[in-house]
Amino acid sequence: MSVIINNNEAQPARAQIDPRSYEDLLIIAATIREIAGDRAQADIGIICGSGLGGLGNLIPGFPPLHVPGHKGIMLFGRIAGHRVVCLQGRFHPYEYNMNLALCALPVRVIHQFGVRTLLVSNAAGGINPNFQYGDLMLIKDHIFLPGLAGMSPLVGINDDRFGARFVSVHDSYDRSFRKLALDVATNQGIRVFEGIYVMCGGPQYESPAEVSLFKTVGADALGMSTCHEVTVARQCGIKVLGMSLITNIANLDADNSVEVSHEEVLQAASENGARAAQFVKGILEKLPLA
Ligand SMILES: O=P(O)(O)O[C@H]1O[C@H](CO)[C@@H](O)[C@H]1O
Ligand SMILES: Nc1nc2[nH]cnc2c(=O)[nH]1
Repeated sequence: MSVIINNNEAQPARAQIDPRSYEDLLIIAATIREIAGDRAQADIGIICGSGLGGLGNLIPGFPPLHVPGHKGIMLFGRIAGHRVVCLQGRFHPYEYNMNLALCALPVRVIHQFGVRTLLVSNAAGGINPNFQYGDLMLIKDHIFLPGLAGMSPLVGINDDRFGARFVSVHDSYDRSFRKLALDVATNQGIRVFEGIYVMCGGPQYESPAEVSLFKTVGADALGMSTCHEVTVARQCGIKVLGMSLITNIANLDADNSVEVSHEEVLQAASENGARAAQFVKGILEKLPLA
């Protein structure tokens, strides 16, 4: 039986959360446990990208979603025997004044519930010329622009209970998970590539000159999320599999009027979300149980 915690329901006025306070983290986890009880336990966390909330439908007992986008729901249940917590929606830094520690807090929360494997997804613009609309890209590595610019979620006084002060991110996207996922893609006969994801600050999409810049440095896809979550996951010791759904092809030519919109992104996610969900299910079926 799955449990649903809806962050969109009317909330009473509450004190500001300090995302760098370990005590606040414990309070948030305790509040969720009050609602979900013993069911607030999971080995695997899933973060759904824009329009990819349907991944939550993999958990039996959850009603189908009809509105694409970000739902703000935390859902506990089982998929392929794994205890899973699924975050249907995420906090984007551009929504929260680039407070990346706040936006990555859900990762620390699910770590409290036992999560040691994170499957993170996003909608992204394709730069790699081989990519087509609707392709899936396993994230092999990332360029975390806000993090490089001093906005890492790990900036500030570090409470060692969160993990190390200095975190190595050389192997953020677990190699064995990527190999397993590529095998699943081959078995399912779907187009899946590996590539480098760039997190920009957004919320504006990139100019053609910016897209060209990222192409030059070897990036394959562009988005406005994920890297802050993965950085915090690595600090917690969580292993990560990341994937991007290519919802649009980023425009490299200022004389070519290709306009990208969030509606297009959501449309692409709704057209391709079922395949992405089957892919995730296939991966979970192959992952050994904790
Ligand atoms: O990364 P997700 O949450 O999939 O969302 C992506 O889609 C939105 C832009 O259309 C941006 O928020 C970008 O990051
Ligand atoms: N930054 C960025 N985010 C996206 N999310 C979906 N498509 C895009 C894109 O082209 N650029």
